[in-house]
Amino acid sequence: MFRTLIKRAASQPRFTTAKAVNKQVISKRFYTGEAPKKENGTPSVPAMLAVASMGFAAYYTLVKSKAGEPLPRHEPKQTQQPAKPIDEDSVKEVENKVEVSEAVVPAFSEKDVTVVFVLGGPGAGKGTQCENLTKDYGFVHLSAGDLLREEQKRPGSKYGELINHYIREGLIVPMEVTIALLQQAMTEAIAANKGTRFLIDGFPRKMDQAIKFEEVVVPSKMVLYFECPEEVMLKRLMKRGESSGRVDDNIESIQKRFRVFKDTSFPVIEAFEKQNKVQTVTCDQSVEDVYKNVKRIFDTLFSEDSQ
Ligand SMILES: Nc1ncnc2c1ncn2[C@@H]1O[C@H](COP(=O)(O)OP(=O)(O)OP(=O)(O)O)[C@@H](O)[C@H]1O
Ligand SMILES: O=c1ccn([C@@H]2O[C@H](COP(=O)(O)O)[C@@H](O)[C@H]2O)c(=O)[nH]1
Repeated sequence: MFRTLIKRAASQPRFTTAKAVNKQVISKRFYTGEAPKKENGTPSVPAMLAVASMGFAAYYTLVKSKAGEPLPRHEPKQTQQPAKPIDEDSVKEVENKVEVSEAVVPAFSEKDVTVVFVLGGPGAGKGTQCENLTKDYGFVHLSAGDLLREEQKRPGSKYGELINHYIREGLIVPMEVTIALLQQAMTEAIAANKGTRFLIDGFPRKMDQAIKFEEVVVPSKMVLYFECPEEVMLKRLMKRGESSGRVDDNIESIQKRFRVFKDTSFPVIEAFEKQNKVQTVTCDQSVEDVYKNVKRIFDTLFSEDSQ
């Protein structure tokens, strides 16, 4: 069944936001995000339903696995039932509420918890820059890809095979799995007093993930977008593939990841751009030079005075 979801290898695009169009002088090629094209390989409706139900089951199980842990909840203004362990019915209730657009209370308040989404193409340098930011600004770095890889390797994980397949094919794992892993990691970090400011690296990669995360976990404060020419990213990933051991650092998987980024993930950045939430940094420079630009943004937005 998974084979029906495999998409074809992409041509070699470059991605940019509206704000970054001014930087064409240094650009070799650029894209504005187009609506994703329908392909012959488009999954069938039964396949999509099967994946959606797998995703729901994954979310339920992962949420259930942490039900015993304390979950910091944002107290809503209106009267609310006291927090109770999540069971299947309450998860379904939340799903139904989302469907009919009723108010859903996020797990955390944006007053208490700061989330910065760190986005950019594969190999743009997101992880590298997040490590720097963690040291200098006390953010907790959560890479969605790392969390998925850990879950994939976890002995006894029900989702190991599923995650491995999606990663190898450069496809996006059903959002319920990823959101549950992120929420769990945030909850654990807060409980361990690691901090309440999070860099969520490599997520959201799809519009429905962005909407769902902000509804059920916490609204984001800003998006840090690492803009990078595709040929630069390709070179970096091929080099990283010499030692990373990652199943997707090979030319076939990289091409698929580029395609998914262009068709599915880049429109998410454009949507956040419309909300004036995106700060763009050009990555085709040394790690140090990229970081200088990142620091300028963080010094303005996250210095002690601006808290
Ligand atoms: N500015 C840079 N100049 C040269 N090499 C870089 C730069 N930034 C990162 N790299 C290298 O490129 C590779 C990819 O970087 P990194 O893992 O940070 O990217 P990423 O965006 O997190 O990738 P992915 O989304 O695939 O996880 C790494 O080997 C890293 O050391
Ligand atoms: O939100 C996410 C994040 C990642 N994935 C899958 O993981 C790989 C690798 O991600 P990196 O950010 O490059 O580490 C990605 O290609 C997806 O297959 C995901 O499904 N959802």
